[in-house]
Amino acid sequence: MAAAVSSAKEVLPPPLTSESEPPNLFDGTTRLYISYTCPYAQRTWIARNYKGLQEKIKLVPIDLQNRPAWYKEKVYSTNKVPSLEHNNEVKGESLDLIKYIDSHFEGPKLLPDDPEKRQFAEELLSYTDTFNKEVFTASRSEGEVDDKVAPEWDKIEDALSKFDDGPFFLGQFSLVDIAYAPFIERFQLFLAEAKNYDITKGRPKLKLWIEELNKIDAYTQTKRDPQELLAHAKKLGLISRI
Ligand SMILES: N[C@@H](CCC(=O)N[C@@H](CS)C(=O)NCC(=O)O)C(=O)O
Repeated sequence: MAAAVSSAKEVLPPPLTSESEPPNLFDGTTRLYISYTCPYAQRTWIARNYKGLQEKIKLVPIDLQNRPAWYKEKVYSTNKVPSLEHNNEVKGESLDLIKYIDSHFEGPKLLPDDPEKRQFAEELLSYTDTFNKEVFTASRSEGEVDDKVAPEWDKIEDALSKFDDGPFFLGQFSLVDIAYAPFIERFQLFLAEAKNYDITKGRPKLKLWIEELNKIDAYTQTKRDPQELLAHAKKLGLISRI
């Protein structure tokens, strides 16, 4: 299943700030409100790119440190990103949004029909929040993390071993990879930098998954400079050095 995306690099608009005027809301344009450094928003951005919807879904980046007041007042009252303005409604929650983008727009399907794979997809999607919480907590804790994070990464390695018709969680690239990618990208970086922990060591499936993911243009276009992500995480207190 090839991604309907050209490899040309999309020119990204500058983030909107408290000084910026709102777009012409509810004018029929479909808008995806994101922050370039938010992993939840990155999920929706990857799904939009993979389905080749760059023209149909306009990216509207928000500067979360200096947010425009109209975002909470007129767009999305929870004041979080991502949110999607579509058909005169605004919806949020990244896991709901990636499913919504997959089922309401054209482009390659991001969930297989096979019921066994669908059920596994649901299990893995429900597990993402727990996984993220466990690994974030360990990254933030003092000292070595091996015994704290190894079981979590072993679960990922096991999950990647379930289907052998491709290197991704369900074999072929799907919503599950999209849900995990932004977080695994960050955890790999944070754990290596702060805890000297290599998540791929002794985990060949995970190593291959990362390699294959990095061949997908829809994903690589959403990646930020690792130094920017590290600086952002340090500012938010998300990592603590050994
Ligand atoms: N559960 C939400 C989480 C979204 C979220 O926490 N986004 C953060 C940025 S990464 C945010 O908007 N924070 C702003 C705030 O909490 O005020 C989702 O999956 O979409």
